[in-house]
Amino acid sequence: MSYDALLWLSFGGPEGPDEVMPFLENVTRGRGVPPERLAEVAGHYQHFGGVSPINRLNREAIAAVEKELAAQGLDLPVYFGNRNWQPMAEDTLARMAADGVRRALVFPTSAYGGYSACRQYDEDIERARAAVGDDAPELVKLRQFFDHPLFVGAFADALRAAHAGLENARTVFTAHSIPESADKAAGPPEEGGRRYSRQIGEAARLVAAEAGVGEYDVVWQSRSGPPRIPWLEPDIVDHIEALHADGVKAVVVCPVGFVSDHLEVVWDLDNEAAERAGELGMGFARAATPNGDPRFAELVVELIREHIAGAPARKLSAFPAAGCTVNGAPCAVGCCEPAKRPATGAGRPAR
Ligand SMILES: CC1=C(CCC(=O)O)c2cc3nc(cc4[nH]c(cc5[nH]c(cc1n2)c(C)c5CCC(=O)O)c(CCC(=O)O)c4C)C(CCC(=O)O)=C3C
Ligand SMILES: [Fe+2]
Repeated sequence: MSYDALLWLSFGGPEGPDEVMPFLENVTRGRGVPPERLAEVAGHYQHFGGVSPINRLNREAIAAVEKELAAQGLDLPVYFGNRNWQPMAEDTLARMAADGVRRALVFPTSAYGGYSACRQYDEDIERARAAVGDDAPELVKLRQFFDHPLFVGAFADALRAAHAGLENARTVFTAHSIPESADKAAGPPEEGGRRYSRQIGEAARLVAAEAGVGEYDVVWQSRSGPPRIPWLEPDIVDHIEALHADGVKAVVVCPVGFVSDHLEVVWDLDNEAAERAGELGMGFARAATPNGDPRFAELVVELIREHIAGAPARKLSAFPAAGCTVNGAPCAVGCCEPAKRPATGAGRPAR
């Protein structure tokens, strides 16, 4: 099996003040996110001039991957497309088709399973192919990589570096919170769900072990959605307060659930969590995400090589290697089912 290209598939983010609201409308369409929450999040983006760092970080990572592909003698042009903002995956795929691409690999910028982290990227692939029509290239998504030694190694070094300036700091891993119901539905049904939170827990364990950290906690951040719906808890800020009450003097936060220092990392951690820790007189440091680490480009190219060779997955956990599917098919029947939406505005209209 040979491939003509790599599609770098990400979340997308605004690049100017006028793009914030239309971007947020794309993200939350049909998802029951209350308007107050939307207004609050819009404020986070406007605080940074309406520019999310995520597109720049993706472009930097793509440049590094292009270099690594060339260094390894792989001729695979890289295209960039997003779920929620320009360059939209549909437009990129149309360009790929026009360039003569027939089969492409897809690298999703999320390491984990679950609806938001895995299955929704399958839906993006399906939607983009449907928009392009008969000429749409075949798209094969690469597997989940939360337990890959290069991913774990990059986080472990970042965690060690963050600890360097702080005495006796408690390690706290964070990931994006998701609704309890989405976590229960994460993974193939026969596995009993919770694949997202269990994979986060496993990645945290692996990173802590490699960094030589004994005690640590796993908590959640960036909760959205109506307050009456339960999401994964505790929240990072509440947890910092609880640690303070227990006499902990400093925290090192490691955002193991993300691959880059995008807006939810720089706002919810570097701003909100850091500020609360400061008010409580606690030391605070945040470990970097792998996006800027040379191992991230190596990881992407290794996943490509592994897939092309049909080689066994290089991985550190006992979780099955999942997420690699063709043309947006789910990993397994019923795997990571999207949550049932309220009757009004259910589903996502085609864009
Ligand atoms: C698991 C997960 C990841 C990790 C996997 C991955 O990386 O893909 C992730 C990443 C990201 N989430 C991001 C931004 C947002 N997420 C939102 C809303 C939501 N996220 C959810 C989950 C996740 N999100 C969920 C269940 C919702 C509720 C609405 C829904 O069911 O879809 C909202 C709406 C406003 C709000 O916060 O309510 C925004 C703006 C950005 C871009 C940041 C930037 O611009 O730099 C990134 C990388
Ligand atoms: Fe999100």
